[in-house]
Amino acid sequence: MPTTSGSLRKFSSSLESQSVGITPVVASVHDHGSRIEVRAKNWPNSLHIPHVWLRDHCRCAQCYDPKTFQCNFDVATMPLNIRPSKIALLQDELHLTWPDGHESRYTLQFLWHHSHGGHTSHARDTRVAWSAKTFPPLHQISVPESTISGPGLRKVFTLLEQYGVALITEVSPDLDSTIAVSNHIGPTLKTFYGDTWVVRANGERADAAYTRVALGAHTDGTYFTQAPRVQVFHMVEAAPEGGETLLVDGLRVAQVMQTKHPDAYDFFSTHAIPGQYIGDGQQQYALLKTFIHHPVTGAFQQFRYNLYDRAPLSTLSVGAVEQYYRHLQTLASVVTDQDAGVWLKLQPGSVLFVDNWRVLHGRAAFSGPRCFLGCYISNDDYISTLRTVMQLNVMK
Ligand SMILES: C[N+](C)(C)CCCC[C@H](N)C(=O)O
Ligand SMILES: O=C(O)CCC(=O)C(=O)O
Repeated sequence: MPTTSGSLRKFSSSLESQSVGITPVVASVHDHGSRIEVRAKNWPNSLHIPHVWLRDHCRCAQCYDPKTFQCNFDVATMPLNIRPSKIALLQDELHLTWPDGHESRYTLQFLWHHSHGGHTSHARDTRVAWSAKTFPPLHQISVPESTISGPGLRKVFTLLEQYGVALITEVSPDLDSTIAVSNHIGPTLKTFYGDTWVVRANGERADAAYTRVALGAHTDGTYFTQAPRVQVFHMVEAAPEGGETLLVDGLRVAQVMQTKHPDAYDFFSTHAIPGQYIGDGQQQYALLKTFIHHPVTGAFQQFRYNLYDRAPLSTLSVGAVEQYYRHLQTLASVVTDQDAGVWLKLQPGSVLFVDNWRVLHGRAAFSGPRCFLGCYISNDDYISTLRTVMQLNVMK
């Protein structure tokens, strides 16, 4: 029989925990039969952790390969009624002994980050919604390229997380420099456009971006099952007249929709809308919702909005089609609201990074020559670098 069976045994110790910042704290463990409860004075809530979770998450070198961080423990045949035979809390570590003698240790920081009640990594959200009035002025979002490999890169990620835009300055106006600066954020994403592009008003592609017309605020790649996460704009030849860049915060659009037009928000959160790209030998098509939410927290995660790249609306019921046009006009009015959009005239030397899951972009019509270079970065690569740079790599 486990020594803790049925009883409420309490272990206390003084400990330091980096994750929650206040020291020293008192922690305690209670066994509740199939799970244990861990409390630390500076945690906002205690953690209830099933014994099966604890056995599976043993981080000893036998259960979890320290080189590959892959699981070697045979979870498929683990006894579902497994219980530790010994429980101890030593310093900031929980020590468990299992009936077969196997020993497991977990730091409180690990438990806080990775068991259900803590899940701070899911809940981390530093986003600040902005409007034309509150958009961080450009001098605040500029980061000289010379500092990019140092603290500058943290600044770039902080800005991308908070506002969905960052501007890196002092970059040479050529493609190699565009790639070099983008690679700090992630490898370029290869699509049918290639790894990178040079965009002029030359009709080179079956897309209005390659003309001189104005483009309303949109997100790119609504015809891909996963839209590119970051879009990089490097203006190397600004138009003599016009061609300003329009930016609109999709997070703010989502917030306004949620509060002022909840029916429309709900519609676009529950109905998939098809996007397409036809031309250049492509038949790209994707069917996804306009507002996408985090699968665990339900927080707004992505806005997919492009009125140009809409495919025939063949996927909605007759009634939903009627609702769609009504709700779309509401949504469009929030996107084009005077208070929403910020206009920037990008100049050679500056590279603009836009979170394409959040911030919409567009441009004013222009005359004369204009050329910008660019690339995309995938969501996975962006998030991976973000975790590394911001030291969120607690997943080990
Ligand atoms: C970025 N790049 C110039 C290569 C393509 C522009 C694509 C714009 C397109 N309508 C879309 O939303 O994807
Ligand atoms: O020309 C521009 O500034 C933007 C074009 C555009 O929307 C795009 O490349 O995705």
